[in-house]
Amino acid sequence: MIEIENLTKRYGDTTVVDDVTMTVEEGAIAVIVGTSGAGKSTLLRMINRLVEPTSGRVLIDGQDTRSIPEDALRHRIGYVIQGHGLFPHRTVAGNIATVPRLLGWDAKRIAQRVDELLNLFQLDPAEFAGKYPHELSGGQQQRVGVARALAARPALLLMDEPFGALDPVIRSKAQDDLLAIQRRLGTTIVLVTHDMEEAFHLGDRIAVMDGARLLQYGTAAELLARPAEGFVERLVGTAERPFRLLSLASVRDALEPGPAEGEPVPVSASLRDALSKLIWTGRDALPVADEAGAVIGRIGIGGILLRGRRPS
Ligand SMILES: Nc1ncnc2c1ncn2[C@@H]1O[C@H](COP(=O)(O)OP(=O)(O)OP(=O)(O)O)[C@@H](O)[C@H]1O
Repeated sequence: MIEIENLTKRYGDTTVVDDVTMTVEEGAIAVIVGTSGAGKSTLLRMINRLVEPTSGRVLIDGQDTRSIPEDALRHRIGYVIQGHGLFPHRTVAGNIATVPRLLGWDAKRIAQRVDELLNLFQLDPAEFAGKYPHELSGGQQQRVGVARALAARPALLLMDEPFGALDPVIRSKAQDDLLAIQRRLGTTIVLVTHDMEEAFHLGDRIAVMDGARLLQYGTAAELLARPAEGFVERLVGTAERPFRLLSLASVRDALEPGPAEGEPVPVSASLRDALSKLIWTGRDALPVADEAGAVIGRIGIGGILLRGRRPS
Protein backbone atom coordinates (compact mmCIF):
# COMPACT_ATOMS: atom_id res chain seq x y z
CA MET A 1 0.00 0.00 0.00
CA ILE A 2 1.18 3.52 -0.81
CA GLU A 3 0.08 6.44 1.33
CA ILE A 4 0.84 9.85 -0.12
CA GLU A 5 0.36 12.51 2.54
CA ASN A 6 0.25 16.26 1.83
CA LEU A 7 2.95 15.90 -0.79
CA THR A 8 4.23 19.19 -2.19
CA LYS A 9 7.02 20.08 -4.64
CA ARG A 10 8.20 23.61 -5.27
CA TYR A 11 10.88 24.82 -7.66
CA GLY A 12 11.68 28.34 -6.47
CA ASP A 13 8.35 30.14 -6.20
CA THR A 14 6.54 27.71 -8.46
CA THR A 15 4.50 24.95 -6.87
CA VAL A 16 4.35 22.02 -9.29
CA VAL A 17 2.66 19.54 -6.92
CA ASP A 18 0.40 21.13 -4.34
CA ASP A 19 -0.54 19.28 -1.15
CA VAL A 20 -1.55 15.97 -2.72
CA THR A 21 -2.97 13.24 -0.49
CA MET A 22 -4.01 9.85 -1.87
CA THR A 23 -3.76 6.16 -1.02
CA VAL A 24 -3.14 3.28 -3.40
CA GLU A 25 -4.31 -0.04 -2.01
CA GLU A 26 -2.11 -3.11 -2.31
CA GLY A 27 -2.56 -4.86 -5.63
CA ALA A 28 -4.50 -1.95 -7.17
CA ILE A 29 -3.76 0.18 -10.22
CA ALA A 30 -3.96 3.94 -9.73
CA VAL A 31 -3.80 6.02 -12.89
CA ILE A 32 -2.82 9.69 -12.81
CA VAL A 33 -4.29 11.78 -15.64
CA GLY A 34 -4.36 15.49 -16.36
CA THR A 35 -3.16 18.25 -18.62
CA SER A 36 0.44 18.64 -19.69
CA GLY A 37 2.50 20.25 -16.94
CA ALA A 38 -0.08 19.39 -14.26
CA GLY A 39 2.60 17.73 -12.11
CA LYS A 40 1.83 14.08 -12.86
CA SER A 41 5.41 12.92 -13.49
CA THR A 42 6.70 14.92 -10.55
CA LEU A 43 4.15 13.29 -8.24
CA LEU A 44 5.12 9.85 -9.56
CA ARG A 45 8.84 10.51 -9.17
CA MET A 46 8.41 11.63 -5.59
CA ILE A 47 7.20 8.12 -4.75
CA ASN A 48 10.64 6.60 -5.47
CA ARG A 49 12.43 9.83 -4.54
CA LEU A 50 13.83 10.49 -7.99
CA VAL A 51 12.42 13.89 -7.02
CA GLU A 52 12.74 14.93 -3.37
CA PRO A 53 9.50 16.32 -1.94
CA THR A 54 9.56 19.86 -0.56
CA SER A 55 7.11 18.78 2.13
CA GLY A 56 4.77 15.93 2.95
CA ARG A 57 5.64 12.26 3.00
CA VAL A 58 5.15 8.91 1.29
CA LEU A 59 4.63 5.68 3.21
CA ILE A 60 5.11 2.31 1.54
CA ASP A 61 3.53 -0.48 3.56
CA GLY A 62 3.57 1.89 6.50
CA GLN A 63 7.25 2.78 6.18
CA ASP A 64 8.28 6.39 5.52
CA THR A 65 10.35 6.37 2.30
CA ARG A 66 12.78 8.84 3.88
CA SER A 67 13.87 6.10 6.24
CA ILE A 68 14.76 3.75 3.34
CA PRO A 69 18.15 4.28 1.61
CA GLU A 70 17.57 5.55 -1.94
CA ASP A 71 19.25 2.57 -3.59
CA ALA A 72 17.19 0.09 -1.64
CA LEU A 73 14.04 2.08 -2.40
CA ARG A 74 14.66 2.01 -6.17
CA HIS A 75 15.45 -1.68 -6.12
CA ARG A 76 12.14 -2.28 -4.39
CA ILE A 77 10.18 -0.16 -6.82
CA GLY A 78 10.05 -0.92 -10.55
CA TYR A 79 10.09 2.12 -12.83
CA VAL A 80 9.07 2.25 -16.49
CA ILE A 81 9.23 5.35 -18.66
CA GLN A 82 7.99 6.21 -22.12
CA GLY A 83 10.25 4.90 -24.86
CA HIS A 84 11.28 2.04 -22.50
CA GLY A 85 14.72 3.52 -21.53
CA LEU A 86 16.58 0.28 -22.29
CA PHE A 87 20.38 0.31 -22.22
CA PRO A 88 21.31 0.19 -25.94
CA HIS A 89 24.60 -1.69 -25.47
CA ARG A 90 23.12 -4.43 -23.30
CA THR A 91 21.27 -7.41 -24.67
CA VAL A 92 17.65 -8.08 -23.75
CA ALA A 93 18.85 -10.54 -21.09
CA GLY A 94 21.42 -8.03 -19.83
CA ASN A 95 18.77 -5.33 -19.58
CA ILE A 96 16.35 -7.53 -17.66
CA ALA A 97 19.16 -8.67 -15.35
CA THR A 98 20.09 -5.12 -14.32
CA VAL A 99 18.52 -4.96 -10.87
CA PRO A 100 19.01 -8.65 -9.94
CA ARG A 101 22.74 -8.14 -10.67
CA LEU A 102 22.85 -5.05 -8.48
CA LEU A 103 21.17 -7.09 -5.77
CA GLY A 104 23.87 -9.76 -6.09
CA TRP A 105 21.69 -12.63 -7.31
CA ASP A 106 23.73 -15.61 -8.55
CA ALA A 107 24.00 -16.22 -12.31
CA LYS A 108 21.69 -19.24 -12.33
CA ARG A 109 18.90 -17.46 -10.52
CA ILE A 110 19.24 -14.46 -12.84
CA ALA A 111 19.13 -16.65 -15.97
CA GLN A 112 16.01 -18.41 -14.67
CA ARG A 113 14.31 -15.11 -13.93
CA VAL A 114 15.17 -13.71 -17.38
CA ASP A 115 13.71 -16.82 -19.05
CA GLU A 116 10.62 -16.71 -16.89
CA LEU A 117 9.95 -13.04 -17.71
CA LEU A 118 10.59 -13.42 -21.43
CA ASN A 119 8.11 -16.30 -21.49
CA LEU A 120 5.61 -14.27 -19.47
CA PHE A 121 5.83 -11.50 -22.08
CA GLN A 122 5.61 -13.97 -24.94
CA LEU A 123 9.15 -13.38 -26.17
CA ASP A 124 10.90 -16.67 -26.91
CA PRO A 125 14.13 -16.65 -24.82
CA ALA A 126 16.06 -18.57 -27.51
CA GLU A 127 15.25 -15.85 -30.01
CA PHE A 128 15.25 -12.70 -27.91
CA ALA A 129 17.62 -13.04 -24.93
CA GLY A 130 20.73 -12.24 -27.01
CA LYS A 131 19.24 -9.44 -29.11
CA TYR A 132 20.00 -5.76 -28.64
CA PRO A 133 17.25 -3.17 -28.20
CA HIS A 134 17.69 -1.74 -31.73
CA GLU A 135 16.90 -5.21 -33.14
CA LEU A 136 13.43 -5.17 -31.56
CA SER A 137 10.17 -3.53 -32.59
CA GLY A 138 8.78 -0.71 -30.46
CA GLY A 139 6.23 -3.02 -28.85
CA GLN A 140 8.90 -5.63 -28.05
CA GLN A 141 11.17 -2.97 -26.55
CA GLN A 142 8.32 -1.77 -24.40
CA ARG A 143 7.64 -5.31 -23.14
CA VAL A 144 11.32 -5.75 -22.30
CA GLY A 145 11.16 -2.43 -20.44
CA VAL A 146 8.28 -3.68 -18.28
CA ALA A 147 9.99 -7.08 -17.84
CA ARG A 148 13.14 -5.31 -16.64
CA ALA A 149 11.13 -3.29 -14.13
CA LEU A 150 9.56 -6.50 -12.79
CA ALA A 151 12.82 -8.48 -12.66
CA ALA A 152 13.44 -8.29 -8.92
CA ARG A 153 9.74 -8.93 -8.19
CA PRO A 154 8.96 -5.45 -6.92
CA ALA A 155 5.69 -5.16 -5.06
CA LEU A 156 5.31 -1.71 -6.59
CA LEU A 157 5.65 -0.52 -10.16
CA LEU A 158 5.69 3.13 -11.30
CA MET A 159 4.95 3.74 -14.97
CA ASP A 160 5.25 7.09 -16.73
CA GLU A 161 3.43 7.08 -20.07
CA PRO A 162 4.67 3.52 -20.66
CA PHE A 163 2.61 2.98 -23.80
CA GLY A 164 2.77 6.52 -25.18
CA ALA A 165 4.99 5.62 -28.11
CA LEU A 166 3.00 2.60 -29.29
CA ASP A 167 0.48 2.48 -32.11
CA PRO A 168 -3.16 1.91 -31.06
CA VAL A 169 -3.29 -1.84 -31.78
CA ILE A 170 -0.02 -2.69 -30.00
CA ARG A 171 -0.96 -0.29 -27.24
CA SER A 172 -4.19 -2.08 -26.54
CA LYS A 173 -2.37 -5.42 -26.51
CA ALA A 174 0.30 -4.01 -24.16
CA GLN A 175 -2.44 -2.78 -21.80
CA ASP A 176 -4.12 -6.18 -21.75
CA ASP A 177 -0.75 -7.89 -21.14
CA LEU A 178 -0.06 -5.54 -18.27
CA LEU A 179 -3.46 -6.21 -16.70
CA ALA A 180 -3.01 -9.97 -17.01
CA ILE A 181 0.48 -9.87 -15.50
CA GLN A 182 -0.59 -7.46 -12.77
CA ARG A 183 -3.52 -9.68 -11.76
CA ARG A 184 -1.20 -12.67 -11.69
CA LEU A 185 1.63 -11.08 -9.70
CA GLY A 186 -0.53 -8.79 -7.55
CA THR A 187 1.77 -5.83 -8.22
CA THR A 188 0.60 -2.40 -7.05
CA ILE A 189 0.90 0.03 -9.96
CA VAL A 190 0.84 3.81 -10.28
CA LEU A 191 0.67 4.83 -13.93
CA VAL A 192 0.74 8.27 -15.56
CA THR A 193 -1.03 8.79 -18.87
CA HIS A 194 -2.53 11.46 -21.12
CA ASP A 195 -5.01 9.00 -22.49
CA MET A 196 -8.41 8.85 -20.76
CA GLU A 197 -9.27 5.64 -22.60
CA GLU A 198 -6.18 4.05 -21.05
CA ALA A 199 -7.08 5.45 -17.63
CA PHE A 200 -10.56 3.95 -17.77
CA HIS A 201 -9.27 0.64 -19.08
CA LEU A 202 -6.49 0.17 -16.51
CA GLY A 203 -7.33 2.20 -13.44
CA ASP A 204 -8.99 0.75 -10.37
CA ARG A 205 -8.93 4.37 -9.31
CA ILE A 206 -8.15 7.48 -11.34
CA ALA A 207 -6.41 10.60 -10.00
CA VAL A 208 -7.16 13.76 -11.97
CA MET A 209 -4.57 16.54 -11.71
CA ASP A 210 -4.67 20.10 -12.97
CA GLY A 211 -2.37 23.00 -12.12
CA ALA A 212 -0.42 21.01 -9.49
CA ARG A 213 -3.56 20.03 -7.58
CA LEU A 214 -5.33 16.71 -7.27
CA LEU A 215 -8.90 17.55 -8.29
CA GLN A 216 -10.44 14.14 -7.83
CA TYR A 217 -9.42 10.60 -6.97
CA GLY A 218 -12.02 7.93 -7.49
CA THR A 219 -13.17 4.93 -9.47
CA ALA A 220 -14.09 5.36 -13.13
CA ALA A 221 -17.77 5.07 -12.21
CA GLU A 222 -17.42 7.81 -9.57
CA LEU A 223 -15.67 10.13 -12.01
CA LEU A 224 -18.42 9.61 -14.55
CA ALA A 225 -21.33 9.92 -12.14
CA ARG A 226 -19.99 12.70 -9.93
CA PRO A 227 -17.16 14.64 -11.60
CA ALA A 228 -15.68 16.97 -9.01
CA GLU A 229 -15.41 20.11 -11.10
CA GLY A 230 -16.05 21.22 -14.66
CA PHE A 231 -12.50 20.28 -15.57
CA VAL A 232 -12.96 16.64 -14.60
CA GLU A 233 -16.24 16.53 -16.49
CA ARG A 234 -14.55 17.86 -19.64
CA LEU A 235 -11.61 15.52 -19.25
CA VAL A 236 -13.89 12.51 -18.84
CA GLY A 237 -15.41 13.58 -22.17
CA THR A 238 -19.05 14.64 -22.01
CA ALA A 239 -19.99 12.96 -25.28
CA GLU A 240 -18.18 9.77 -24.29
CA ARG A 241 -19.87 9.28 -20.92
CA PRO A 242 -22.55 6.74 -21.89
CA PHE A 243 -20.04 4.68 -23.83
CA ARG A 244 -17.55 4.72 -20.97
CA LEU A 245 -20.27 3.57 -18.58
CA LEU A 246 -21.12 0.75 -20.96
CA SER A 247 -17.42 -0.19 -21.13
CA LEU A 248 -17.36 -0.57 -17.35
CA ALA A 249 -20.31 -2.98 -17.23
CA SER A 250 -20.42 -6.51 -18.59
CA VAL A 251 -23.11 -8.41 -20.47
CA ARG A 252 -23.71 -10.33 -17.23
CA ASP A 253 -25.08 -7.10 -15.70
CA ALA A 254 -27.85 -6.86 -18.31
CA LEU A 255 -28.48 -10.54 -19.01
CA GLU A 256 -32.14 -11.31 -19.83
CA PRO A 257 -33.90 -14.68 -19.98
CA GLY A 258 -35.18 -15.95 -23.31
CA PRO A 259 -33.96 -16.79 -26.78
CA ALA A 260 -32.45 -14.62 -29.53
CA GLU A 261 -31.15 -15.21 -33.04
CA GLY A 262 -27.56 -14.76 -34.16
CA GLU A 263 -24.01 -15.40 -33.04
CA PRO A 264 -23.75 -15.46 -29.22
CA VAL A 265 -21.99 -12.70 -27.28
CA PRO A 266 -19.71 -13.87 -24.41
CA VAL A 267 -21.19 -13.09 -20.99
CA SER A 268 -17.87 -11.49 -19.99
CA ALA A 269 -17.92 -9.00 -22.90
CA SER A 270 -18.49 -5.34 -22.07
CA LEU A 271 -21.89 -3.80 -22.77
CA ARG A 272 -20.12 -1.46 -25.16
CA ASP A 273 -18.88 -4.40 -27.21
CA ALA A 274 -22.35 -5.95 -27.09
CA LEU A 275 -23.93 -2.70 -28.31
CA SER A 276 -21.40 -2.53 -31.11
CA LYS A 277 -22.33 -6.07 -32.19
CA LEU A 278 -26.05 -5.30 -32.06
CA ILE A 279 -25.65 -2.20 -34.21
CA TRP A 280 -23.38 -3.99 -36.65
CA THR A 281 -25.64 -7.01 -37.09
CA GLY A 282 -28.81 -4.87 -37.18
CA ARG A 283 -30.45 -6.90 -34.40
CA ASP A 284 -32.36 -5.85 -31.29
CA ALA A 285 -31.03 -8.77 -29.25
CA LEU A 286 -28.37 -11.47 -29.39
CA PRO A 287 -27.91 -14.74 -27.48
CA VAL A 288 -25.39 -14.77 -24.62
CA ALA A 289 -22.94 -17.63 -24.06
CA ASP A 290 -21.07 -18.57 -20.87
CA GLU A 291 -17.35 -19.40 -20.68
CA ALA A 292 -18.04 -22.96 -21.90
CA GLY A 293 -20.00 -21.69 -24.91
CA ALA A 294 -23.46 -22.69 -23.63
CA VAL A 295 -26.27 -20.18 -24.33
CA ILE A 296 -27.56 -18.82 -21.00
CA GLY A 297 -29.90 -16.02 -22.11
CA ARG A 298 -29.98 -12.92 -24.25
CA ILE A 299 -28.84 -9.32 -24.32
CA GLY A 300 -31.27 -6.72 -25.65
CA ILE A 301 -30.63 -3.20 -26.88
CA GLY A 302 -33.14 -1.71 -24.40
CA GLY A 303 -31.33 -3.16 -21.40
CA ILE A 304 -28.03 -1.81 -22.67
CA LEU A 305 -29.38 1.70 -23.27
CA LEU A 306 -30.73 1.84 -19.70
CA ARG A 307 -27.24 1.23 -18.35
CA GLY A 308 -25.71 4.03 -20.41
CA ARG A 309 -27.98 6.61 -18.76
CA ARG A 310 -26.79 9.22 -16.31
CA PRO A 311 -26.57 7.48 -12.89
CA SER A 312 -29.06 8.94 -10.41
N1 LIG B 1 13.54 20.15 -12.35
C1 LIG B 1 12.59 21.08 -12.55
N2 LIG B 1 12.85 22.39 -12.34
C2 LIG B 1 11.90 23.31 -12.53
N3 LIG B 1 10.64 23.04 -12.96
C3 LIG B 1 10.34 21.78 -13.18
C4 LIG B 1 11.28 20.72 -12.99
N4 LIG B 1 10.67 19.54 -13.30
C5 LIG B 1 9.41 19.86 -13.65
N5 LIG B 1 9.20 21.19 -13.59
C6 LIG B 1 7.95 21.87 -13.90
O1 LIG B 1 6.94 21.29 -13.12
C7 LIG B 1 5.71 21.26 -13.82
C8 LIG B 1 5.13 19.87 -13.77
O2 LIG B 1 5.95 18.99 -14.53
P1 LIG B 1 5.58 17.46 -14.72
O3 LIG B 1 6.59 16.87 -15.63
O4 LIG B 1 5.39 16.85 -13.39
O5 LIG B 1 4.16 17.56 -15.43
P2 LIG B 1 3.33 16.45 -16.17
O6 LIG B 1 1.93 16.62 -15.70
O7 LIG B 1 3.94 15.13 -16.00
O8 LIG B 1 3.47 16.96 -17.66
P3 LIG B 1 3.50 16.14 -19.05
O9 LIG B 1 2.17 15.48 -19.16
O10 LIG B 1 3.68 17.22 -20.07
O11 LIG B 1 4.64 15.18 -18.97
C9 LIG B 1 5.99 21.77 -15.24
O12 LIG B 1 5.56 23.10 -15.34
C10 LIG B 1 7.49 21.66 -15.34
O13 LIG B 1 7.98 22.66 -16.19
